[in-house]
Formats: sequence, structure tokens, C-alpha cells
Amino acid sequence: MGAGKTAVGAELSRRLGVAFLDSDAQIERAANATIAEIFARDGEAFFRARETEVIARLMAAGPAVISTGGGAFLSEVNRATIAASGVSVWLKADLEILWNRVRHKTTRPLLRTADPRATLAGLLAQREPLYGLAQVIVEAEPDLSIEGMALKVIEALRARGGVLAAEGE
Ligand SMILES: Nc1ncnc2c1ncn2[C@@H]1O[C@H](COP(=O)(O)OP(=O)(O)O)[C@@H](O)[C@H]1O
Ligand SMILES: O=C(O)C1=C[C@@H](OP(=O)(O)O)[C@@H](O)[C@H](O)C1
Ligand SMILES: [Mg+2]
Repeated sequence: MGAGKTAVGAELSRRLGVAFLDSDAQIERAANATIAEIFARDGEAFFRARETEVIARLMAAGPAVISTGGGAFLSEVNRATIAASGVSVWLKADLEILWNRVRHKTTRPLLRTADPRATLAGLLAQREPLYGLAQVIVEAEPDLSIEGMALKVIEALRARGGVLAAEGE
């Protein structure tokens, strides 16, 4: 949460000239409710089930940059779906960066706790080993803009070969 998946993903899709799809936005649209409302009304398990369905649908949709929510990659099913037809990218950011980006927002239900910074720290520690299974890792930097991050992702994908090879640049 706060790594920039949605913002950098949108910028990346513009630069690559492919569609941008955000799993949270798709879930919200289908439910006609916000993520916070879905968590409150239907619970996290319901949200995770929708997330898995949406990711499967988006991964089958053709060339695109797809941003997921921060919990999606914890699911082995989702990781397998993503690996089957895509390249996974972890936007790796430290707690300081993440916290500064999410601290003033109320849109993330998992951080509506008495001590959201500690909650975020706990989630990060728990999740990092699984995020490390991503095929490409791109590190955020405190003063690196959204555009700068998108360029860093492109560089990392190019260095790896494959997905951008057909781009002709
Ligand atoms: N590299 C960056 N530099 C400055 N602000 C950023 C950067 N990446 C993301 N942000 C901002 O941080 C907030 C969280 O980003 P977001 O894309 O929603 O993260 P995620 O989807 O990973 O939770 C947004 O307000 C976004 O505009
Ligand atoms: O980390 C998580 O479990 C979540 C991250 C959120 O997305 P972002 O990572 O885009 O904030 C959203 O899917 C939901 O609030 C749960
Ligand atoms: Mg997001």
C-alpha cells in the first residue's frame, strides 16, 4: 500500500501504449462501492474472492499494465495466474516512503487501526518474503517521481528482455 502500483502503473501504460487496468478499480466498479465499503459490508474474504476473479479476468484481457492491490500477491492462486501470462513487478519501498504516502488517506481499510503506522510495518514485514517472489524488483526512492519510477520499471523490463522485446525501441 502506497508503493505506487496504481499511479506508476497508469504512467507505465501510457509510456508503453497499452491498456491500464487496476484490480481495485475494477472491483469497485463491479460492486458499485468503494474498497472500504466492500470491506465493511462484505468482509475481507469476500473482497479477496472478487480480487482473484478480477485478476484472472484481467490477465486474460491481452497486453496491459495491471496494478493489483497490495494483498493480491499473497495468494498462491493469484501468483500462478499472473505468472502464467504476465511479468510480475514489485515496487519495493521502505516503510518511511509507504507511510508518507498513505498516512493522510482514509481509503485503505486495513490501515484503519489505532496505530496505522505499526499496522503498515507489520504487514510489510509479513509480506516482503512473498513480494520477493516477483520476477522484477524495482526500488522506490524518496525523491523519485511517478514518471521516474515508470522509467525505472521500463529499464528493468528491458534489462530482463522478453516482455518489451517486441516494442521495437
Ligand atoms: N514515486 C512517487 N512519487 C510521489 N508520489 C507518489 C509516487 N508514487 C505514488 N505516489 C503517490 O502516493 C500515493 C499512493 O500511490 P498509489 O499509486 O495509490 O499506491 P498503491 O496503488 O501501490 O497503493 C498516491 O497519492 C500517489 O500519487
Ligand atoms: O494491501 C492490501 O491488502 C490492500 C491494498 C489496497 O490496494 P493498494 O495496494 O493499491 O493500496 C486494496 O486492495 C485493499 O485496501 C487491500
Ligand atoms: Mg492501488
